[in-house]
Amino acid sequence: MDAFWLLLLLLIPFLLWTSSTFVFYFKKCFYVAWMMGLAVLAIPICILKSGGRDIENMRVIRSLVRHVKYFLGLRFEVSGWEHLQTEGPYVIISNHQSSLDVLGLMEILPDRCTMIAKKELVYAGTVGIVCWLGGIVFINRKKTNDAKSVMGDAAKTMLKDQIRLWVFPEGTRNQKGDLLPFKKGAFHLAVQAQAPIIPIVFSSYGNFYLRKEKQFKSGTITLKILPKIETKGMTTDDVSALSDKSYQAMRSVFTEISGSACQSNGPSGH
Ligand SMILES: CCCCCC/C=C\CCCCCCCCCC(=O)SCCNC(=O)CCNC(=O)[C@H](O)C(C)(C)COP(=O)(O)OP(=O)(O)OC[C@H]1O[C@@H](n2cnc3c(N)ncnc32)[C@H](O)[C@@H]1OP(=O)(O)O
Ligand SMILES: CCCCCCCC/C=C\CCCCCCCC(=O)OC[C@@H](O)COP(=O)(O)O
Repeated sequence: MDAFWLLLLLLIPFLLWTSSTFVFYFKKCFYVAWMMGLAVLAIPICILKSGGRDIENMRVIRSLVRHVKYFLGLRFEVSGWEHLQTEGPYVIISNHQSSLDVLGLMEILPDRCTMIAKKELVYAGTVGIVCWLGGIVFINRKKTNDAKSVMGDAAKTMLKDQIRLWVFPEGTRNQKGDLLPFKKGAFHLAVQAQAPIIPIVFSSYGNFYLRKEKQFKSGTITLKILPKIETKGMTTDDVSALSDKSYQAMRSVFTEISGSACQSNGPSGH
């Protein structure tokens, strides 16, 4: 009888560990807690290094975040590195599936590059403080005119301070197995700064991260960096065509690198 209870006791953690729902919640909670903890570490380092909000803090954040993938059983396969070897300012656009995108973003983040994010992110505890210290540009998505004016200022800052900006042109997280239609802000930004656009595509997370089914398995994410799209000489009139061209290029690559995971994930953004 004693041996039975002992066996049962040993079996419980094993069963918990192998239960995919448990793994799903455990990995998610771990991710949030670990990032919050890393942010506690990052805050004083950033302040001591740069004295406050500074894009150079992204180097600190990048080096602190890069190991997190190992804990979650994720691997990245990156191609097209050569397309990031571009001098001066540019606008990176990529698809946005989940907060896990931060891991891929930090895997390839070039120097002097920060992001455009929704303003709510600044309230995300220690992570929010780190985002502010890293120079992230916050926009209010509910107030288009405010967002446009913030992005107009960002175009000037890009040129003045020689920085790069990473924008998620879908404007929200999306895991529907396809790209959402693009918002126009990223393209106005690039045209206003007369800076090239570098599209980057993350393959679908649908083969390892299924929110509805509560599954978070190990997996490999393909990141494909596409050739830059020049905007020199373009005006506001060219924005729609530029957006369409970028969308078509990214969508076909998304389908190509996602394989069967593409379209297999139900309509649940996270
Ligand atoms: C070490 C510790 C660990 C710490 C943890 C990690 C810490 C840090 C890591 C960093 C992590 C950062 C990750 C950040 C992720 C955050 C991602 C997000 O928040 S996604 C959501 C926010 N982003 C966006 O919304 C960007 C894309 N959106 C847009 O660009 C939109 O266009 C807009 C918000 C500017 C406007 O929205 P909306 O009105 O809905 O959109 P449109 O239909 O596109 O535009 C309406 C018309 O306005 C014209 N327009 C748009 N922009 C401009 C402009 N800049 N100038 C002039 N005109 C503009 C547009 O053309 C439309 O007019 P039309 O006549 O129809 O063409
Ligand atoms: C005290 C408040 C606590 C808030 C807890 C949030 C903590 C998040 C912790 C760890 C994750 C680290 C990565 C943070 C970056 C997440 C960026 C992100 O994915 O934002 C969502 C935004 O793109 C789109 O949002 P919507 O789906 O349009 O809405």
